[in-house]
Amino acid sequence: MEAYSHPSKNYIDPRFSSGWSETKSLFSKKSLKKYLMPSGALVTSKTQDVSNAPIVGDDKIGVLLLNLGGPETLEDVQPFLFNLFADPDIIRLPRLFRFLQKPLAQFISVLRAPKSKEGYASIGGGSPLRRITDAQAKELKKFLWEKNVPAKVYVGMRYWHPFTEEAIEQIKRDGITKLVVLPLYPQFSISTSGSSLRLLESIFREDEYLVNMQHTVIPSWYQREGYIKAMADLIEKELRNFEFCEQVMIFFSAHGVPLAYVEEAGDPYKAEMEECVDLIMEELEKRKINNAYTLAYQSRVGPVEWLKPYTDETIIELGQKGVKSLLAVPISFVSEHIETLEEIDVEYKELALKSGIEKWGRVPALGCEPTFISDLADAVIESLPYVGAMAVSNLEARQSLVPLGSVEELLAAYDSQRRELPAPVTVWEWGWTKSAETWNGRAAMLAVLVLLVLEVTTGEGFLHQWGVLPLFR
Ligand SMILES: C=CC1=C(C)c2cc3[nH]c(cc4nc(cc5[nH]c(cc1n2)c(C)c5CCC(=O)O)C(CCC(=O)O)=C4C)c(C)c3C=C
Ligand SMILES: [Fe+2]
Ligand SMILES: [Fe+2]
Repeated sequence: MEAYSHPSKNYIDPRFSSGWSETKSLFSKKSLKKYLMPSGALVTSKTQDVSNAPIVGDDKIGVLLLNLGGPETLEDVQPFLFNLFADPDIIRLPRLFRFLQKPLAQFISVLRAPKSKEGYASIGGGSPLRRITDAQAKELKKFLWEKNVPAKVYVGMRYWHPFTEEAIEQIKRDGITKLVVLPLYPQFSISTSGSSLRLLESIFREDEYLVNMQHTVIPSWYQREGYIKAMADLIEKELRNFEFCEQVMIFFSAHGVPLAYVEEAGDPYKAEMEECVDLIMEELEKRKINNAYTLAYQSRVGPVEWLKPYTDETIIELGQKGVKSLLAVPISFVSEHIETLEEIDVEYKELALKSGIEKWGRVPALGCEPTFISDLADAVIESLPYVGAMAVSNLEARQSLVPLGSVEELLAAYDSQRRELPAPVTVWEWGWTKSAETWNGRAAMLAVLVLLVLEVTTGEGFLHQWGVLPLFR
């Protein structure tokens, strides 16, 4: 497997950044302003007819927060799940069977809905994600204005309201001229930020206004000092609730992804997660906190292998080894959601207590912690598109947000080493050639439909074998 060369120390990954989406010729000398960048770099903008959006010089600054979205009521659960499973970055079908993506999503979402509904019912009848993300957007806006960047902040969810498309429409209506795209996931994964960016790319590609808007994407930000400090603050605070705080095992529980994402598709998620944990522990050590710690991956579904070690198995092992106090730290996500409120607080806590762990604690998600949001504001300011060596032509900008095309092409473009390979990478090819697809397409379609019917009636078949169906019960 080729290593994914994600330059995680950089805030702006040039592969995600358009720099400028306007040519220099669009700028009059008069509109050049010294502006924002700590380096004193010049920022220019095209004079526009401004209406209600904040203005810096001639610019209207926007920040687009990308997040997953969650069902707000129990009625929303099944259609929310449909949107999730219809995403090829979540359920990856062989190329030949892509036409089944939506029927399969419908099928799986209906199967999964009762279990999911139970979970959402137990946390108050819906996901708190929209409310918390809106509050984060409001706070971010406040910090940006305090730091003299009068920006508008938008929320674009991947699978539920307010959808990314709605946010983009508002951005256009507001006449935003500079946009910073900020996924609310600290670490990059194909299944989260990658999926949202791929959607955004397809929206940008189709739209003349957006092609001409300057934008920068911050692909991941787990390494930022403010985020690390904010996480360390929360851990330090929770540790104090234990009687013998130095004996507490700090248990980082990250959301899992299927192992193949990392090992075959080059997802940088695991590497970023491990580095993130190291950075938090280094920060704690500076504060003379030297507790034992471990990292495990939660929320695995189905028989396919996900990133290991698994949270549930690790909890049992720790209990067997005689660990008595555990502090769970959710680390993939900055809001409370079903997997913190239900999976960690109820299921894993119960498992821990059964496994011999006597004292249990959980660090809250960051939410609107001022150190954290203030740092996000700094990240935005540092990432604002500005004039400089990054100037690119409109043509280049069309390809710049995320690489265009299918998942394979996207991943191939993420991985520079893979692009250099002489032959196309076959990892996700599943052994079908283009001509075979053409010749066998109709026959295969028929066969698949027959198999699908058999699968449903017998409870066994190819979807179970791929680990697709049993996941969602
Ligand atoms: C089956 C594939 C899934 C992958 C891969 C996955 C990755 C992933 N997810 C999050 C964060 C969230 N996931 C949420 C909901 C959710 N995710 C999946 C499946 C996968 N996630 C399902 C089926 C659901 C629906 C809930 C359920 O039925 O269990 C949410 C929203 C939670 C809420 O409160 O609404 C979040 C957040 C991350 C960070 C991640 C990979 C890194
Ligand atoms: Fe998820
Ligand atoms: Fe999940």
